[in-house]
Amino acid sequence: MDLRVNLGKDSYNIYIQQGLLDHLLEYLLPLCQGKQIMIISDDQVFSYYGQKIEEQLQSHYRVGHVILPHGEQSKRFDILPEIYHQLLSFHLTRTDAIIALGGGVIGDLAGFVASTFLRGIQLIQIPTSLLAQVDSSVGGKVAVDLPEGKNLVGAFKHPACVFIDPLTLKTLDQRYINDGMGEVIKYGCIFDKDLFQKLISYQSFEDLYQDIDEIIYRCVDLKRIVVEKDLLDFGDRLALNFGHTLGHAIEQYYHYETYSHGEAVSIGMYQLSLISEAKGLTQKGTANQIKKALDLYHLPSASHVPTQELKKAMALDKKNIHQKLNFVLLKEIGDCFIYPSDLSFIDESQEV
Ligand SMILES: NC(=O)c1ccc[n+]([C@@H]2O[C@H](COP(=O)([O-])OP(=O)(O)OC[C@H]3O[C@@H](n4cnc5c(N)ncnc54)[C@H](O)[C@@H]3O)[C@@H](O)[C@H]2O)c1
Ligand SMILES: O=C(O)C(=O)C[C@@H](O)[C@H](O)[C@H](O)COP(=O)(O)O
Ligand SMILES: [Zn+2]
Repeated sequence: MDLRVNLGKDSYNIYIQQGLLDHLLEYLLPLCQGKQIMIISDDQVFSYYGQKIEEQLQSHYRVGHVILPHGEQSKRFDILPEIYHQLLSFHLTRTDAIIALGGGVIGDLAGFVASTFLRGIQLIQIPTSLLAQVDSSVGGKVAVDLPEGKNLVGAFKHPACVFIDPLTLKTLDQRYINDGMGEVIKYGCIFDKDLFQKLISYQSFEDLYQDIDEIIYRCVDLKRIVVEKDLLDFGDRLALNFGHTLGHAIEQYYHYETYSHGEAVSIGMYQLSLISEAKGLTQKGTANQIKKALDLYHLPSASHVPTQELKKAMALDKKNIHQKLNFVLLKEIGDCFIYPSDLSFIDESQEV
């Protein structure tokens, strides 16, 4: 199953295929015309897939790797100099390429490195977590976190290609399957009621796996459509941030250690929908439907943080323009809208 993201000279293909990692070279050779490739990965992912990929590439390229500790702590701004240092020691040049091999943390971080190193070098995304396959590897947002907030330093860097091999999900921990389902549920909530209904109809994870290629394809295609319309995130694309205003603030509040991204977004989607239902902006019963889906995938719906503790981080949200935060709300499942409001939209006496 292939898709093409149409962005003029920045257009790229997305390949979704079980077993794709076993024959990457045939796709890479016409794309990567330089002599060297640097793989950026984390220790866990590299231990599963690093050797397989390096061995293929070594027949045509000089190959190096930068391996980081797994987890969100590696997506830190202050980790960057050490990575640039390793790229320079390897003598990576502007005609070479970086491969981001891993989950969303590696995709965002390696993408940011590729957008800045020598003013930008070619980037290939090989997402290995469900979250990265359904969301983060596509659309070109790359970033690192600051102590003050998530993704506050970043860029738009389009990959030359995205290679999605759903077989990699076989080695992914159940917690991160659930985490990725947080973003899948998001796509159902904002754009696709049928997808949402399907997600709550699965009787087991085995059933879900039967359809996983199709689910990945659907999410990526929905993302492609909004990214093509509103690449720079001032209009339709804002919808992809449903649940993220609260979610990012919760991640930051816990120093990026307690909740994974998909878990924090899950809390954000449910809590925000409760608030907007109470204000009559969202059809009654919507938050309950979201909770049903979250429960099914063992995702949290509350973090018990007082909202006043979250407001500092929320004020730094990138959707905040002239003191108006563009909240993404649901009319009902499958239908969303942007609601400009200041932070008083969220009552200070509340916990989320
Ligand atoms: N750029 C975007 O559009 C976008 C979209 C959504 C999320 N994100 C970002 O993505 C990040 C979260 O990504 P994530 O949930 O993938 O986290 P992650 O990259 O930390 O991966 C989760 C865990 O799974 C492990 N892992 C990944 N693939 C594996 C595999 N195939 N087998 C075994 N282990 C594997 C990793 O080592 C890690 O421990 C957050 O920083 C979030 O902000 C970005
Ligand atoms: O691609 C987008 O646009 C998204 O909003 C996708 C989100 O799932 C993702 O978490 C993104 O990184 C959030 O973007 P940010 O602009 O709020 O940092
Ligand atoms: Zn997200």
